[in-house]
Amino acid sequence: GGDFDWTKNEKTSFYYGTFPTGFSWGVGSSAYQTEGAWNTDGKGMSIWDVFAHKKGKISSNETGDSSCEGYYKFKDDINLMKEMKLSHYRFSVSWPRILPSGLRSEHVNEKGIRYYSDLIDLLLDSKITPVVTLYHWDLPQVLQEKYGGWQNASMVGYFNEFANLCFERFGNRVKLWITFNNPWSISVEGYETGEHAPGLRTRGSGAYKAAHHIIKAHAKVWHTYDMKWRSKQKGLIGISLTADWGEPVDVSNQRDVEAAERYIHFYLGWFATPLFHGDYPAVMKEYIGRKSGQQGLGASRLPVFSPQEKSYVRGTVDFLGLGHYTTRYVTQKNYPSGFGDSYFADRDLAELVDPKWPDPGSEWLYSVPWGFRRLLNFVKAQYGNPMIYVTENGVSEKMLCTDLCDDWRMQYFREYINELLKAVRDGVNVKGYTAWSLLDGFEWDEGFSERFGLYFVDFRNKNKPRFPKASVQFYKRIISSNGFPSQREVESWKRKAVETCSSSNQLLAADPLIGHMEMVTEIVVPTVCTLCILLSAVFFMFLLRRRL
Ligand SMILES: CCCCCCCCCCCCC/C=C/[C@@H](O)[C@H](CO[C@@H]1O[C@H](CO)[C@@H](O)[C@H](O)[C@H]1O)NC(=O)CCCCCCCCCCCCCCCCC
Repeated sequence: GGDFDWTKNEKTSFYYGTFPTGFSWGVGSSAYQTEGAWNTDGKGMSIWDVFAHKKGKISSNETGDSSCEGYYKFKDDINLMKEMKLSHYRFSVSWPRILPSGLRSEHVNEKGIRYYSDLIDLLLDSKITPVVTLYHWDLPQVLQEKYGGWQNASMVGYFNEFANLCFERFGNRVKLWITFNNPWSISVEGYETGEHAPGLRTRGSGAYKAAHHIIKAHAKVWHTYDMKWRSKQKGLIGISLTADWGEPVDVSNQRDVEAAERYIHFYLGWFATPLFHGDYPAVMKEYIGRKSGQQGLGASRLPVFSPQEKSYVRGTVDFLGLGHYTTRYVTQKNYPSGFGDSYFADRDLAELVDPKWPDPGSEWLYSVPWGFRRLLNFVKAQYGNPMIYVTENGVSEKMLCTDLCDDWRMQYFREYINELLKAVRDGVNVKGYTAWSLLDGFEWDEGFSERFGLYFVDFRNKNKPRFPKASVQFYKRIISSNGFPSQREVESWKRKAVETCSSSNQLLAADPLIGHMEMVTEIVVPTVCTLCILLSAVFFMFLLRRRL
């Protein structure tokens, strides 16, 4: 971990203070999760359109076909952002919406281009900076069928063509570009566990291959921008890497410290180390190489960068986008070579959680604010204090939870953003923060069963109305104060936010469908959210059994 100090385990109290002037506050979304309009105006199919339509892949067999109807409602959504006084909005471009077959040479869908162009124009008119992700998981299906998607090196060139088209059409107005969102999930969930599109289970090798092509594709796009567009457009190109923090179970035990370091290198370092230092983390090369040998393979399952490739990928991040949600305790655990090929077994570690950590929504997401500051300081130490934008941070509740007074989210934001402030005071070079997400959306394999939005979306109503949760007011106050000015003020925020959410709750309850839902659950348990917690416990046990 560079000069990262593993023993400096600060879990200090709340810090009152503000962020540097000009700190950027935003919210995020992605195309497949919110746009809907899956087969409208000439859009081609993406791997998520096809995957979600296969029975048994998504919770309750839901799809993102209409989702929040963001394609039609972007003007309303920008009004919500204006009210929050946001400085930036992070969204993604659906590749098949503008290139239906994936290839520029075949057909450019001008209606798709127009949609993003209008969205960008309206954001700029509203003084909101667009932060554009080029790939948030929705590969054109044709490229999956013809070439095997990210398993195939040809994706590097196709992605570059798509990115180049985006620079050509939008680059006069967009100055912050993110090539890939969370390549860890693309690789591991798409090609190792198969829980995400394209749903492949090529254990122990497919994820490494996909990641290798993604890293090269990112670097190629960075070079394209650098050579062709930068001098005219003066923008920046980054990548958004999501990583949990890994804390040693016992910091005085060297094996635990090394296991935690491996956890982070197999998560963040897998992508960040090549892009900052030109090669995979030494520990990945060592562990995967050794295990591949023990499995009788002639070469490591981890691909190798040639010397030319190393210098080509090194230094290709103008800023690092960092997504962060949660933390694990980590300890050493040996997986015998007979266990079989597996990304998870390659790491030789076990993940643990503290049952006292709050866990309001998604099974994998525990609220552990201090891990955020430690991750940020690790990045500073390991990668030479790069410019960072936090591109995702947030928490969910279960679908059935219709309580708009989302105390758990206000608590999460209050504490995580405070840890971010402490990291900025530690000297970590963070320029902006993006709350995930603006709206409840399609949560990938979980369908609509988990809600990450600041705004509640009533998915049962075909107009998909949005209702503010209390956290909208709370986040708004953090933004207008640029942090946490004083104890007296901050302590009043939650109370004030809760005052407004009771009236939103009444509006929502007036919706006949939601009103009915609340009545039913209230007969069974005292409050809707108690049911949510019980359901999540049952679901968690089911998942654990399924995984064992
Ligand atoms: C041989 C040993 C086997 C060990 C197996 C361990 C398996 C662990 C699997 C851990 C999965 C963690 C997945 C987390 C992913 C997130 O980092 C990722 C973040 O991306 C962003 O997420 C937003 C919110 O979801 C999303 O809206 C946004 O678009 C996206 O950019 N999120 C995802 O990829 C979304 C899907 C996650 C679904 C994961 C379901 C796995 C459920 C397993 C839960 C059990 C874990 C309990 C931990 C207990 C540890 C002791």
